[in-house]
This record gives sequence, C-alpha cells and structure tokens, in this order.
Amino acid sequence: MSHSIAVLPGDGIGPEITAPTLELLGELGDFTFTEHPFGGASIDVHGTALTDETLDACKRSDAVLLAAVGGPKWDTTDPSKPRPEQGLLGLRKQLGLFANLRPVRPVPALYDASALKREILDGTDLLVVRELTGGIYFGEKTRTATDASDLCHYTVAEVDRIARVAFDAARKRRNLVHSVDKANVLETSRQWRQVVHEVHGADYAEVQLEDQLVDSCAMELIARPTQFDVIVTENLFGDILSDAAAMLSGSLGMLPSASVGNPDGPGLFEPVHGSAPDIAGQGIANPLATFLSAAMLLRHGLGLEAEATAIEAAVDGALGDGLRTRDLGGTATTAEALDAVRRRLA
Ligand SMILES: NC(=O)c1ccc[n+]([C@@H]2O[C@H](COP(=O)([O-])OP(=O)(O)OC[C@H]3O[C@@H](n4cnc5c(N)ncnc54)[C@H](O)[C@@H]3O)[C@@H](O)[C@H]2O)c1
Ligand SMILES: CC(C)[C@H](C(=O)O)[C@@H](O)C(=O)O
Ligand SMILES: [Mg+2]
Repeated sequence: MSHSIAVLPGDGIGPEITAPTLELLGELGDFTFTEHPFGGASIDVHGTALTDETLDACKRSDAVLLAAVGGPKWDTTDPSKPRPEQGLLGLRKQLGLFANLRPVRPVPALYDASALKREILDGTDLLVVRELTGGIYFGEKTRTATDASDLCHYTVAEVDRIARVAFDAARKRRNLVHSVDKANVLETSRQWRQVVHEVHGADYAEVQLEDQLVDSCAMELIARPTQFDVIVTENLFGDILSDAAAMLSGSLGMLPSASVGNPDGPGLFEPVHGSAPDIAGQGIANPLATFLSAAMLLRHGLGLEAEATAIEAAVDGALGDGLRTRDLGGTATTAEALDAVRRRLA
C-alpha cells in the first residue's frame, strides 16, 4: 500500500532540502508525494500563507513533511500584511498538533563540531516536549498607534494533555521529566506547574518530576545537558530552548521534530531550523535535520520503525565517515550529503 505524504517545501533553503529528502524516502518504500504551496511561496501566488487547498491536501494525507517558511521578502511590521509564519501556526492549529517532539542526541562523531566540550556533551540524550497550539503564540493580539499586546493564555485541559505526552515519553526513556516554567512571575506558569503536579500525582507518580525555571534551564542545558531526559514546556519557552539545545548537536541543521497529538489526522514533520535565507540558493544547506524529520515521519506518522531506524543509522554512519556540511565546519554540499547518507543506506 502506498503512503500519501503531503510535502510543503516552503521558502529559502526549503526546496533544496526537500528534494534530497524525497529521494531518500523513495529508497525506503512506496510513497506518493504531492507538493503544495505554503508560506511565502503561497503568499506570492495566492496572497495567503495557507490556502484551503493546501490545508485540505494535508488533512487527506497520511503525514505531512515540511521544510521551512519565511524570509526577508515577506518580513513586515505591518499587522495587516500576510506573513509566511502565520501559515505554519494555522496549519499546526488546524491539524490539532499540540505536541511538538524535539529530540536532541548529539552524535559522538560531531563532538568536535560543537563549541562545547566533549565531557559536557557525552551521554546527552534529551527530548523537548513543546506545547504547540497555545500560549502567547495564539492569544489575542492588539496593536494601536501607541501600544501593542500579546495575550498568553492556557486552559487546564491544554496543560493536562501535554503533561501526559511528556510523562508517557519519559516512561519509555529514563523516567525523568523536567517541567520548565516561569512560575515566579507568570500566572500561566503557576497554573502550568499546578496542573503538571496534579497529572503526575494522579497517574504518573513513579516518574521523577522536577520543576525548573526557564532562565536557569537555558543555562543548565548548555552547562550540564546530561541531567535532562524529558523537558516539557510551553510554546514560546520550547521554541527558544530547542534552538539553544541545537548547539549540543553541533548545528541547528541537525535537529528534527515531530508535531503530533491528533489521533484522527496526520502528523507534521519538520526540522527545528528555519528557511536560512542567508545561505538559500547555494546548494550548501545541511539536509540532515530534514532527513531525521523524515525518519520521525516514518516512525510516528506511518509506524515504519525499521525504515526510520535505517535513516537514523545511515545519518550517523555518514557523519562517522566524515560527512561535514558547512555549518558543521566542512565543505560538503547538500547533494554530497545525500550521496553520503544514501551510500550508508545500501
Ligand atoms: N519551521 C519553520 O518554518 C521555521 C523555523 C524557524 C524559523 N523560521 C523562519 O526562517 C526565517 C529565518 O530565520 P532565522 O534566520 O532566525 O533562523 P534559521 O533557522 O533560518 O537560521 C539561523 C542560522 O542557522 C543556519 N541554518 C539553519 N538551518 C540550516 C541548515 N539546514 N543548514 C545550514 N545552516 C542552517 C542559517 O544559515 C542561519 O545562519 C524567518 O523568516 C523565520 O521566521 C521558520
Ligand atoms: C517560524 C516560527 C513560527 C516557528 C515557531 O516559533 O514555532 C519556528 O521558530 C519553529 O521553531 O518551528
Ligand atoms: Mg523556532
């Protein structure tokens, strides 16, 4: 049976890293890919970042693969103008994907590519569980000539369900959850902390739970990353902490993600990084975060565990053979990265 994958190449380096990812997937099974305009590319043609046609196509698919959206062409401070990023937020919301899983597992072969010492990195294996459809991203926004505001809002139900995703993940890992908030200042964080503890006490008492303030968590992530197993946090904190955590893996170009949570619809699989406009069009982008996102698509979206593991092992193997794109301190092009990983698949 052929699996249908809706493909959203998006903007900037998006198309350059999507094409090799589809080639790689093509080696592993029978997939039907359909590409759809999304983000800035969609604004240019349709005037909106997410059309009904693209949304419907995503809903009908078995899984959605996204590269990245955005870029200077569409940057605007005018709230009446469309932005590529609105399409991404709308897609996550409309698909009901409230849980964003961002694993960070530095590959030993890349320890030298990191600015951090080997002793700090060795043994790091953590998962950021980011709440994805609530918080300040989705609260009411206002703007007048003299002021602006973004409302941060969470319901108990939204916190409850993301907490369960984190505890369930921890049970399959090292049984430890750090719940990250700013409960010393924010009311939404005080509610977050209370609900996480209630869920824990009721159903997950055997999982170790630690509370951590987000500012010190940012420091601890870089200073002592091995202490973390699962980090669960709200939307904005998770966005920022996961880019910081990318430094553990050597480059933002290494981190994949899976956006899940709706059992009745497809998941969305996307690298953590953006459209990298500074290197777009040069054929030098690192495609590995998208390859690894495709692996998460196979595992979480289609239940193809062996194929997912094959991609991850091939990426590790290629890096062990010395594959280094420019962000990792080397000279390999995107095409050479595909060749190196494909050789390891065989
Ligand atoms: N999921 C998404 O679509 C997504 C995520 C983050 C940012 N964005 C958007 O991307 C645009 C650019 O944002 P930014 O510059 O802050 O972040 P970015 O992640 O695009 O780039 C940050 C830095 O990392 C480098 N980089 C990122 N991915 C790389 C890769 N695969 N290979 C090599 N180098 C890579 C870039 O060259 C740049 O120097 C913005 O419009 C932003 O809104 C989109
Ligand atoms: C592009 C932007 C809306 C997005 C986010 O903030 O969620 C990105 O930074 C990410 O991490 O996926
Ligand atoms: Mg981000």
